[in-house]
Amino acid sequence: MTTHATPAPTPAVLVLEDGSAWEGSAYGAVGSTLGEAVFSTGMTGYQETLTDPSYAGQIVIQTAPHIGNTGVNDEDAESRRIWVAGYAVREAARISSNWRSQRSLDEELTAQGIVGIRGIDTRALTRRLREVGAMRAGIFSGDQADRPRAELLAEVRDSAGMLGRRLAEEVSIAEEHIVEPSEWGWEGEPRGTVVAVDLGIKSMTPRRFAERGLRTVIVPADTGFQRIRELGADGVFFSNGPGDPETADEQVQLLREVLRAKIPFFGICFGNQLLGRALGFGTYKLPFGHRGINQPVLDRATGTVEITAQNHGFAVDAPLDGPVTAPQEEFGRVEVSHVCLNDDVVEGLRCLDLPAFSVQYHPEAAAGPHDAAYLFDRFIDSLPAAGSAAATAQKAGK
Ligand SMILES: NC(=O)CC[C@H](N)C(=O)O
Repeated sequence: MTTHATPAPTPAVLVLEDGSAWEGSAYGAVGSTLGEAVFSTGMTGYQETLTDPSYAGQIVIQTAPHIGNTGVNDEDAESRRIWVAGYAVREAARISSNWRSQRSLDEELTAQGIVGIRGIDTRALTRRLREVGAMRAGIFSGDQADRPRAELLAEVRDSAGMLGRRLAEEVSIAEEHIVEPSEWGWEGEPRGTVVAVDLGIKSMTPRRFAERGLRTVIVPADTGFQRIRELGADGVFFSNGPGDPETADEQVQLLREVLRAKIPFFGICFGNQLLGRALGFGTYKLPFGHRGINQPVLDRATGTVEITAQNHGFAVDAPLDGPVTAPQEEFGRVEVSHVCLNDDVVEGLRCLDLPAFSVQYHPEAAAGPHDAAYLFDRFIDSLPAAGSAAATAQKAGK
């Protein structure tokens, strides 16, 4: 157990674009930051949330009232850094107590320059976001908190909203990177290669492929179809990612080429929105989005309810009563495979004439329940090469 001396509180204020101001103390780095205020209802998994690239450009408000209790370690990060634009909590733990903890969350936020605020009424703030919808916000601490409120509000109102924001390229890797199945305990020959287009990928996703024997080549967001061919993709995956899916035109074109070539496709979250767009559907912004690890989703094929991890502010506009012919008719029929039980938002798409499907939620489950892990098996079953390799492995008695 590590105890940390309580620093004298430094004043901080969170200002919402509706003019409300929420006073608390600085948490993490001292300074100022701007972003879209969103709330997450995850009771655990703050380290995974902070390092999920899909949160780039957002100030995350945790509804769980105690944050930081188990500290931070070097194993649970979902990417190379913290991506949230800012962080707001009710009570920040003064003590990190966990056998895996290597440092406190406060120290980590400070080291990574993340401006946060603690000691605000996150319940009231969340209720306001639910009523008004996601809003632009700023956190100002130290000297910044002393500036006239009208000036802070003007800065918030001048900042960019999430609508029309293009962020995937900013979080994507610059160089290709391979994750081998042997890194995650797979003992046989790889069952195939999946090319994963990194729009903000979480590290648990290639691990889920690796655990099932798939080799993952993670490629930058601006990769072209020719390169995917060269890499010998048995399947293509589009990851989760930040920003407005309406801005990702190049990736939509790339996905259309993948679909035309009939390469098996699987998409998660942003990847689901891009499959929707490739098929000719629109996307739209939800009032305040779905973020947390306790969101109920119906699998319409089986009637099974899954409790899922989610983090999205946009959704696909596709008809629930399907199957229908895709607006891009060349791709044949498609159906909404999954829906959110809270509000009927589209949570999954399945092509009936192509080997392509996607979900709006997070089956990689980091953090979150593992109910939807079957989707990784479904993808692998759709790869012709993997199917035959699996049969060979079975014959060999593995
Ligand atoms: N996690 C994600 O992939 C989020 C997708 C998109 N940026 C949204 O907010 O809806």
